[in-house]
Amino acid sequence: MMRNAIQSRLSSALRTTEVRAAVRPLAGPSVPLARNLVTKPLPAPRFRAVAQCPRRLPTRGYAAEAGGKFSRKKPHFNIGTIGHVDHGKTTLTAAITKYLAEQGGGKFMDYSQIDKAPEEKARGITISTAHVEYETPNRHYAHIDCPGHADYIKNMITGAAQLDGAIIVVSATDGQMPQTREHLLLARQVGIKRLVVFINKVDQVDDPEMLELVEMEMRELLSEFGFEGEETPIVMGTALAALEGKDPERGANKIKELMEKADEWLELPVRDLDKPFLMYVEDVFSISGRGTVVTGKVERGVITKGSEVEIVGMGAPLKTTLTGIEMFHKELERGEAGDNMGALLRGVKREQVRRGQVLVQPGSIKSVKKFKAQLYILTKEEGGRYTPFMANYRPQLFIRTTDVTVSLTFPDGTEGAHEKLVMPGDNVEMIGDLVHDIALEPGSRFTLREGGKTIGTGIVNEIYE
Ligand SMILES: Nc1nc2c(ncn2[C@@H]2O[C@H](COP(=O)(O)OP(=O)(O)OP(=O)(O)O)[C@@H](O)[C@H]2O)c(=O)[nH]1
Ligand SMILES: [Mg+2]
Repeated sequence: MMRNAIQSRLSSALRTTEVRAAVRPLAGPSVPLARNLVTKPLPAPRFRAVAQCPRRLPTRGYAAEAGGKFSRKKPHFNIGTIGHVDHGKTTLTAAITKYLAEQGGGKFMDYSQIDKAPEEKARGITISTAHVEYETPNRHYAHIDCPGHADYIKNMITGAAQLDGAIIVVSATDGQMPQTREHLLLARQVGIKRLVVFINKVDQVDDPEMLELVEMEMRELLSEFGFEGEETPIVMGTALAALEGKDPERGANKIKELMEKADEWLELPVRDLDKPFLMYVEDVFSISGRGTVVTGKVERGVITKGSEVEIVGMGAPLKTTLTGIEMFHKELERGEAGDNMGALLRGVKREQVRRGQVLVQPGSIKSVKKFKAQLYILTKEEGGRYTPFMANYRPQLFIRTTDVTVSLTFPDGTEGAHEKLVMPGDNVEMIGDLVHDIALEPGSRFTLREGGKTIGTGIVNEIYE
């Protein structure tokens, strides 16, 4: 009876277009630093007056300990609990901190401390997330747990708290449910490559066959969404028992196993420094006798004086050589992610570079006009629109140091695309057509604005031309 219920739920899930859309493999994630939009004109540029901005996020790949001190002892990983409402995400989070605290890996946080997640502002959107920290023998983890489904959606699309990997919690009593699927889809869209599964509440299910069935359906579901369903570790246990210090066999021991699997299976993200160089052009000016200089922030990678670079966006890419780097009124040999620097370009005229373009390692990013993205549309309470919009809506897309008008339509095959409404508060996949090309790639995050207010936010998951 229950088996039938689960099977029919699974097959109906696999029939939805949402699931079919998710099967398409995604390119690797690009994880830009969270940043505020800089849209106001910059003060008069001077090549020698470029200050270094403090980084807004800890250097990814290493742990920032509570109190802001850097520890380079263990690699850092951003993890989160995702899954359907009430399946035990918060209980599991508390249980992990309890277990690891007993091993000397952090501080125990009880359920109520985690569940009263503070509200945060990201790009004008209110998101409640609890940030929890703990350590295994191998890694330092920052763990995100959200109180409600809407918070997960916003969190994942805005990247307010970026996840390198996640634990998907599924209750043995229900099996996979609508939000299990939705979170898996989002995880895929934002570039999470691997997950571990925790089948929770096994204390409430006596039939071992039932547990097997839940495991099987989770493997199938993971594969349908483009994850490695067969290889993904699945741990079964009870988070509540672990939290209450009962039944160690299905409680604490399973938490231990889960975190060992997380350490093993979830791959460390590529650090910003190890990614291909990308700097956004904020300003351009010429210095007589020296040439053209662009200033801006290095989003990722490292660059050394004398390297080949490419200027990308707003037309055909232009190759040149970076002949000088300046920061802090000093000439330097190298610049890196997080730096605000001035770059002297060989043989480039001032008119050939513009704010909104990017300076990159040649071939590392394309300039495109058309893309597909996952969008979150703000509610009116969040300062967004009061009314829905339809296909061909044309807001302004803000990314890095530029903005460009975009026309939004539904992907081919969307049912009733002509009348379909996108409501404030919706999470939706749409095609964007820009009035001119800009540098974009899967993982690029942007904001949508209209009439001076933010109406939505998005993340690119596919580029076309
Ligand atoms: N029997 C049993 N109950 C559990 C277990 N884990 C969690 N629960 C209970 O399930 C309920 C929901 O747990 P939560 O941890 O709040 O679930 P959640 O996924 O964080 O829920 P939302 O944040 O509301 O989406 C609570 O009453 C928990 O005590 C378990 O292993 N066994
Ligand atoms: Mg919760």
